[in-house]
Amino acid sequence: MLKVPEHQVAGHIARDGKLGPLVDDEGRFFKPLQGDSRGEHEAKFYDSFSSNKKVPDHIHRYFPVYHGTQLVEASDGSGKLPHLVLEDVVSGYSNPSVMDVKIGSRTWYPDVSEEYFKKCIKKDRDTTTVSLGFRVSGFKIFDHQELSFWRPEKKLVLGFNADGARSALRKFVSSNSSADSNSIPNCAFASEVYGGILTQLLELKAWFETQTLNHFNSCSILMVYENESILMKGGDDAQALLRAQVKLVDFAHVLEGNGVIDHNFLGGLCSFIKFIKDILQSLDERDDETDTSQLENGN
Ligand SMILES: O=P(O)(O)O[C@@H]1[C@@H](OP(=O)(O)O)[C@H](OP(=O)(O)O)[C@H](O)[C@H](OP(=O)(O)O)[C@H]1OP(=O)(O)O
Ligand SMILES: Nc1ncnc2c1ncn2[C@@H]1O[C@H](COP(=O)(O)OP(=O)(O)O)[C@@H](O)[C@H]1O
Repeated sequence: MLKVPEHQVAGHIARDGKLGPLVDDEGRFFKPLQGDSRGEHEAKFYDSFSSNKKVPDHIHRYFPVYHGTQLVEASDGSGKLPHLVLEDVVSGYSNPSVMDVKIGSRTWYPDVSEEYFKKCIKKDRDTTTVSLGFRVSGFKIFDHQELSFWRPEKKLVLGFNADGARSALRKFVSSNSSADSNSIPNCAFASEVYGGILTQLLELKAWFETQTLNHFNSCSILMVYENESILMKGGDDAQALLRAQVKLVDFAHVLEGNGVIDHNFLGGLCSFIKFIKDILQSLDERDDETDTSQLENGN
């Protein structure tokens, strides 16, 4: 039985009779092929990329496992439609916090229509895509005080400036994160979550510094971690229980690289890494301040 994903944070959503992805109970994510060439394009990308021996195994694991395409009942009631069958990245998590970050300082690319170019460039300028080289597309976080999830409205998320993006990244790893814009995120899980995420981002960056196979236009980094482990007070193996992971999603606009580095993605990724590093560094400074004040107080 297919159902609407509980933890989807961006993109086309299967609600109000609209076409969107579905999931099953066996860890598979069904993404409908979009009517224009985009769906076919993404399927072709998965077909060739997933079996490309030039891509190292440690990089393949940053992409959802691909199980081909399948005709299934579409979410909009229009009958059977072809869907990409992918690994459901969040299926093994009970209470996942999830964030989708679209990487790159532009989402348009050569040879798109004038209409598409205008739509993209407007959105890129109105969001942090142009200024930061990435934009937060959507996220959901677990509020440990309210014991419930908070998923901000798309309009709010797409309205973030640099400070808004920074604050969202801090909220994503806080136990007091909530809809209250006055609450200061405590970054309680930043060290464990972003410690693990940073290692993965740096591994991806090293590959993007040399890979010239593809250009990943409009592609997103999906970050996920488990809250259940925190609720159970993880202990020494907190990092293992959190299972913080990074996956790349959305390949509807990927192009051949033709021997050229993907500077758009690489630049955006470097900028995103800097934001994560800054949060980790602010924790060290906070710890140093606490140590100093304890010494001053003779503790
Ligand atoms: O339809 P919109 O305006 O919500 O735009 C979609 C984007 O939403 P956004 O507003 O940037 O959060 C959406 O972005 P996210 O996946 O939400 O990051 C996609 O870029 C989508 O295009 P495609 O399916 O990848 O070709 C975009 O869909 P298309 O407009 O290109 O069909
Ligand atoms: N393989 C996956 N497993 C779990 N969730 C996914 C997967 N792929 C996408 N998603 C969810 O769906 C959202 C939209 O995916 P995306 O591929 O960008 O779709 P669209 O083309 O509609 O923008 C992501 O933000 C994420 O929440």
